[in-house]
Amino acid sequence: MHSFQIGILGATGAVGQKFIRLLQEHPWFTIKALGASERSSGKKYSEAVHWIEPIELPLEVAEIKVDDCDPSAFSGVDFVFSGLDSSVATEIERNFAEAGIPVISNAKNYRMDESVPLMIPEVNPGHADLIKTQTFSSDGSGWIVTNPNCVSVPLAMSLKPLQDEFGVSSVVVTSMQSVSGAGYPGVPSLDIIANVVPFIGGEEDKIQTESAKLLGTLGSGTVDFAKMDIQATAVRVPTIEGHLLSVSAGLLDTPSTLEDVSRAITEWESPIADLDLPSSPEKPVKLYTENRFPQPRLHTDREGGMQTAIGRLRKGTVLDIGYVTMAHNTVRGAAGGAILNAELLVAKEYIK
Ligand SMILES: NC(=O)C1=CN([C@@H]2O[C@H](COP(=O)(O)OP(=O)(O)OC[C@H]3O[C@@H](n4cnc5c(N)ncnc54)[C@H](OP(=O)(O)O)[C@@H]3O)[C@@H](O)[C@H]2O)C=CC1
Ligand SMILES: N[C@@H](CC(=O)OP(=O)(O)O)C(=O)O
Repeated sequence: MHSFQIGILGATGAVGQKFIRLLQEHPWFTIKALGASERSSGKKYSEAVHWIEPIELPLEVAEIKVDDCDPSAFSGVDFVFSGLDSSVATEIERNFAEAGIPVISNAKNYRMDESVPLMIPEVNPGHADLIKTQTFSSDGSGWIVTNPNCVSVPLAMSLKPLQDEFGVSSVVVTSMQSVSGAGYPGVPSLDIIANVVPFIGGEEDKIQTESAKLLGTLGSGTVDFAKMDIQATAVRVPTIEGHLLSVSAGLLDTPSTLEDVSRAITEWESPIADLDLPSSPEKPVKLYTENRFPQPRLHTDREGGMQTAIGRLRKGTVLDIGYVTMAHNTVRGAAGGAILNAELLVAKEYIK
């Protein structure tokens, strides 16, 4: 039985709160320390946080005193999760890694760093070995692992079975991103109610580069990015949870029938299936055949928000195939993805 004491950086934010909710009754990880800005430090968590999760704030967490995000306040934890604002994550996460405290981060800052794994356990678990190339701490005890942007997650998860079976040459994707992706209080209500905003700053670049890294292969100490052209358009829509993507993909080996593509998706086996990780969905990718599925309101919470949905699979007219895909942005695309990364790193004995 594994047992680890953990800390959360950015614990008062929208993602920090999701970490707290998902870690309630986690069989391996117990919350011991919480960090946030100087606005919150010194206060009890219940006084510092504007709680937005639809469950009672857990009593044992409510009483924890929030600290500055300084490694000295986190001695004794085995590792930290980070849901830090990106304006401060670079320095704080580096300080923790340099102090010998592993950081499992949800922030974008280190995702494209050559030595940092950008990981979805079902897509590229082997990239964890990049940890060995990191030099944050002299004895290798401190390192950083990241999870991707909340759109890159369903995109890479849905492309993986296609890449394995046919190879993927090109992708055109348009995201329909829920408002929770912008955190709290997020997008002004007058911008988003009964409206659509066709721009999310910095998002398209992240989707394009992160997906190529996720689907790349680990060569000798670095990741060779997948050679596929990806064009993304990021759009904010008035849903609450769940980012839905419209995808068109060009394949290297043209499948003879659409059934071949369906089969590649439904018969795809996750490389971590046999590890039985606590947050691992039984079925990481589900293909819906009903034309009106998947929908954010109906399907984002499936398998605890950890399942990626695919639907509307059809033959393409410009590229080979078209489909939609969707994942829970603050669970699979944020805190839940980071927790699954941590579980994989326990299984691989990077955390012990
Ligand atoms: N929302 C989402 O769906 C997703 C978010 N992300 C990423 O996760 C991170 C957090 O996002 P989100 O939770 O929405 O953001 P929030 O703004 O809700 O929370 C930010 C957190 O960072 C803390 N913080 C801010 N400044 C400092 C500082 N100077 N020192 C220490 N802590 C500080 C805040 O503490 P305090 O309360 O004290 O100000 C708060 O805990 C971001 O990097 C975001 O890009 C990633 C994927 C999805
Ligand atoms: N930009 C995403 C959320 C986010 O914070 O992404 P990232 O982790 O890549 O910064 C959204 O608005 O839906």
